[in-house]
Amino acid sequence: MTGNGMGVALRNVSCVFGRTPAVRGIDLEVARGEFLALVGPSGAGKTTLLRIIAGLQPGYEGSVRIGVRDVTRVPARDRNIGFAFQNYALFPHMNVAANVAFGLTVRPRATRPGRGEIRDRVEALLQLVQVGDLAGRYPSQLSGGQRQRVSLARALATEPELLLLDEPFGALDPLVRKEIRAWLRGLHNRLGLTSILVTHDQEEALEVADRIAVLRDGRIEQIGTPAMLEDAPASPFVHRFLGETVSLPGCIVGGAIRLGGAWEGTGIVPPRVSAPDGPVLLMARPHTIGLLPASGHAPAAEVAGVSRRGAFLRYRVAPAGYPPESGIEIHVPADRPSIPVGRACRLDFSRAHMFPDRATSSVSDAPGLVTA
Ligand SMILES: Nc1ncnc2c1ncn2[C@@H]1O[C@H](COP(=O)(O)OP(=O)(O)OP(=O)(O)O)[C@@H](O)[C@H]1O
Repeated sequence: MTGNGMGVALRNVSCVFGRTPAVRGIDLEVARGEFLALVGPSGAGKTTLLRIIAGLQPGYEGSVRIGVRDVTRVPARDRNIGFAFQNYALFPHMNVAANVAFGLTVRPRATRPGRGEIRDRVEALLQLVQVGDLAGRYPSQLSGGQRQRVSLARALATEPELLLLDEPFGALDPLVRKEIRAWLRGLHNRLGLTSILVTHDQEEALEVADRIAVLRDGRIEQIGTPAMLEDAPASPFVHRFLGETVSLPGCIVGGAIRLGGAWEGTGIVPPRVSAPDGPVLLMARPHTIGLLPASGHAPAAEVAGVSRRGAFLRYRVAPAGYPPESGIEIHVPADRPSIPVGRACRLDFSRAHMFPDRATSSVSDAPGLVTA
């Protein structure tokens, strides 16, 4: 975590729509200066949670603090939050400068800055988001990336303590998106903001956030730094959600792992992590599995196909003792000696993760296992 003190604290926050619980008893603390990403499948409750923090969601339970203030009963306009939501479009009939000035011009007279001050602040903000020369244009005359920058300038105009972003780059093409998110992270650092970003893009979350909260069915399944989530995913769900996943059912017997027809120490280099005896699910990324020549050991798999993709060779591998459709993909740097199709091999799972396989009640039920 970065920064000092509390940015946002949620206590036992829940929200139910009719019979649908969208958010269930969430506790969450975001430090001041921290950049948090909220990820999760569609319907997991990300937007609802963000709307609760923003004060835009009526009828929730629990409490919300922003900084030192309990804002549970405070309306959105008094929460001192900036938000840029994908569907929170710019006002089409106002030019860029008027859009950015909007939040200031609608303030009650007592707290509204003078015209000159608003003009100066808008100019400085447009410089900050690098669209200083577009002040007189209308939204329809801007590119998608420029519109996003103007939306952010508008969100920042009231000097919020907290910036909430809901899929702000959803409509942008991948290259612009990559550029603008790096820029946003720089802006967050420079202005000392606390930011919460909802995104569907796991890569974006891993790249930009200090911590990531993975939501599932209205609850936080895991929260941690990108490295913690990569190195120690709490569940198969988190592993799958964060990237391409190779998954093989197996079992632990007497502390040793067996996958299909192959045992640890012969065809398999076992994971560094351990699990109690019983059915397990082994999970890895295609580039974290090692492919080794069988060299006289009982082979764990056979190479079924190989193709070149950029700097990697993509092997299609058929693990011994599994149905043919259980083939797995392994990515190996293309400068390594290649292994021909049909060759028996060992599999190095030392960087893999292992989870008790709750769907399989006993070792003999483990799918794909040949017990011979
Ligand atoms: N206004 C509403 N009325 C009824 N149900 C709602 C309402 N808003 C959200 N929901 C339901 O609450 C659940 C959570 O929705 P939410 O929009 O928070 O999910 P999300 O994670 O942001 O999804 P997405 O990634 O698709 O935007 C879903 O089941 C959704 O159908």
